Amino acid sequence: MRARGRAIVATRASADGATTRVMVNGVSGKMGHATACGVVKRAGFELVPYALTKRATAATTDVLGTEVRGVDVGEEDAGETLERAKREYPGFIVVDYTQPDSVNSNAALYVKHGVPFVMGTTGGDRERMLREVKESGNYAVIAPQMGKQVVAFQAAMKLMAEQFPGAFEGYTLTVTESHQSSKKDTSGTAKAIVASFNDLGCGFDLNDIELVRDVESQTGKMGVPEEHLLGHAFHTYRLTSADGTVSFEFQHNVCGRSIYAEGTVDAVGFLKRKVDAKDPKTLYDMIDVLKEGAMGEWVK
Ligand SMILES: NC(=O)C1=CN([C@@H]2O[C@H](COP(=O)(O)OP(=O)(O)OC[C@H]3O[C@@H](n4cnc5c(N)ncnc54)[C@H](OP(=O)(O)O)[C@@H]3O)[C@@H](O)[C@H]2O)C=CC1
Ligand SMILES: O=C(O)C1=N[C@H](C(=O)O)C[C@H](O)C1
Repeated sequence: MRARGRAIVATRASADGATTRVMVNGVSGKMGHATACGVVKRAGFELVPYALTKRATAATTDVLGTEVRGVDVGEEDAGETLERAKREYPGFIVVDYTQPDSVNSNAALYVKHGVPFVMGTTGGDRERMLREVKESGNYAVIAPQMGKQVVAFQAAMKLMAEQFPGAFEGYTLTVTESHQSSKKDTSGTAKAIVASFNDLGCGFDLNDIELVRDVESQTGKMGVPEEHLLGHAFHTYRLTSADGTVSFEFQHNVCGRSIYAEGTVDAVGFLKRKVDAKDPKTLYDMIDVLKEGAMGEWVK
């Protein structure tokens, strides 16, 4: 089956002679859909009109007029789908926004079929995934946070920890993160930022991150607007000195999905350049994308 809008997308994409083709796995979900819309809007990018999904019920997803057919990973062989896309959309890059329980198997699948990928999905065994992908030499951007401004904050915390290790020794850290109630895991971003706070001397246990998933707390004390209950990320990191006389609070509150979708599309462009240049470094995170000056790519 061919997508309705494919001819239009292909015409526009081929105009500059540098098409970047993108398959968005999990396209029927919130992040997959937002990212696919970003791919369609980005000049020179072409959306592959089929993608891996989990439920056969998610047969097709409309992406700004392009229909993307869901290929049920349970019914059709996912590897065969990737091989077909390699023939029909040479050089395509995968974006994965599926679910934490698919992270490791999907990453292994992309490696097996030699497909470069941007992994936005959180959770799973991260260490194993990073090790396996690095050893394979498969090109990938893997990051629990694609929102570039949040990544800049994440990078600042990392730099602070590198420059001033132990600076917050004796301080008590509390971490609260609120997300839509469908979110299955603890925020991957919060975990990454806590790692820097621990390097600063906080000694915080990841199990002590307070997860807020109930609507009453979200609309009440967290102040999440009702229209964003189904897609938000409100994070607060609070540091208090041992005697209680000094405190610091870091907060990033995101409503909606666009900040992540924009960053993901930029990550795709970054990865395509790395693949085309046959860069010897193959595994990247979003801090690498930012460092390369990709902050403003989205608006180009
Ligand atoms: N890195 C970042 O910046 C961000 C990361 N995320 C992460 O992205 C992930 C997705 O979030 P969100 O979009 O809100 O979740 P959703 O539940 O809205 O979407 C997930 C989608 O993945 C599909 N899916 C599940 N398993 C598979 C599989 N094995 N293969 C293919 N498709 C599959 C689901 O299909 P079906 O409906 O058929 O089950 C669904 O369409 C989460 O891990 C979240 O934490 C979210 C925001 C930003
Ligand atoms: O599921 C989400 O929504 C988000 N997931 C990522 C995470 O786990 O940190 C990024 C952001 O918090 C939104």
